[in-house]
Amino acid sequence: MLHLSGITRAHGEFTVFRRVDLTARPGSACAVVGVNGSGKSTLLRCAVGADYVDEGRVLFDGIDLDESDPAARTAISAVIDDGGVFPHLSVREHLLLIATAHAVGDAEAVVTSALEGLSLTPAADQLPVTLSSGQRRRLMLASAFVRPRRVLVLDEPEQHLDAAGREWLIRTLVAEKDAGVAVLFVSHDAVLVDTVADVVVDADAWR
Ligand SMILES: Nc1ncnc2c1ncn2[C@@H]1O[C@H](COP(=O)(O)OP(=O)(O)OP(=O)(O)O)[C@@H](O)[C@H]1O
Repeated sequence: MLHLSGITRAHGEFTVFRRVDLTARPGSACAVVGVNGSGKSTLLRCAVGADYVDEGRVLFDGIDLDESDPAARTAISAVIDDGGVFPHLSVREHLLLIATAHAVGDAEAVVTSALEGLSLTPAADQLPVTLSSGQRRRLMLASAFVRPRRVLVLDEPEQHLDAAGREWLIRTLVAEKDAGVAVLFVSHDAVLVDTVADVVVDADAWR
């Protein structure tokens, strides 16, 4: 379980959010919604330890999150920023690298399944520079699903996805909940939020 307890983040005089409490529970999805600039991405970065908090605590399984701790790294799967890529590795090679690094048992099969699920099979041997924005987004999302996870953190996962991609996303996030994963996501897609989220947090109320 990932719990944000009274967290505050400021840039100089500008407070992004103040004393926010939020919990991502196993088998449940928490959606963060709000206008541009309301602090949603900053909150997700703090939740995974990619940014620090000025006040409050980020607790993973009841202890302060240490993002370098192997247990936390294995448990928390996140797509927040447009993650970097290796320019000379194909789509399939990226996913195999991630799965293998996380010691996934049948990495080849897991990657093949993710490629099929995300309709990336035809692009499996392409290099990142040759991908469309939607295909690149699909690669970023696939990277979160070819590795172990107990907590899934996604920032606007619907970005660049076509209608079929958004339907895949809804099905997949529901399946993640059914598998006991704690899902925390930011979204501007009302259908995705209404269909998947058990709890909706309004970032517009933070300031
Ligand atoms: N390093 C920084 N220095 C100063 N201000 C920052 C910094 N990073 C973010 N901000 C400000 O913090 C606020 C929250 O940004 P954030 O990216 O978290 O918003 P958001 O809710 O995710 O927005 P969007 O819906 O547009 O993605 C914005 O006003 C932004 O300008």
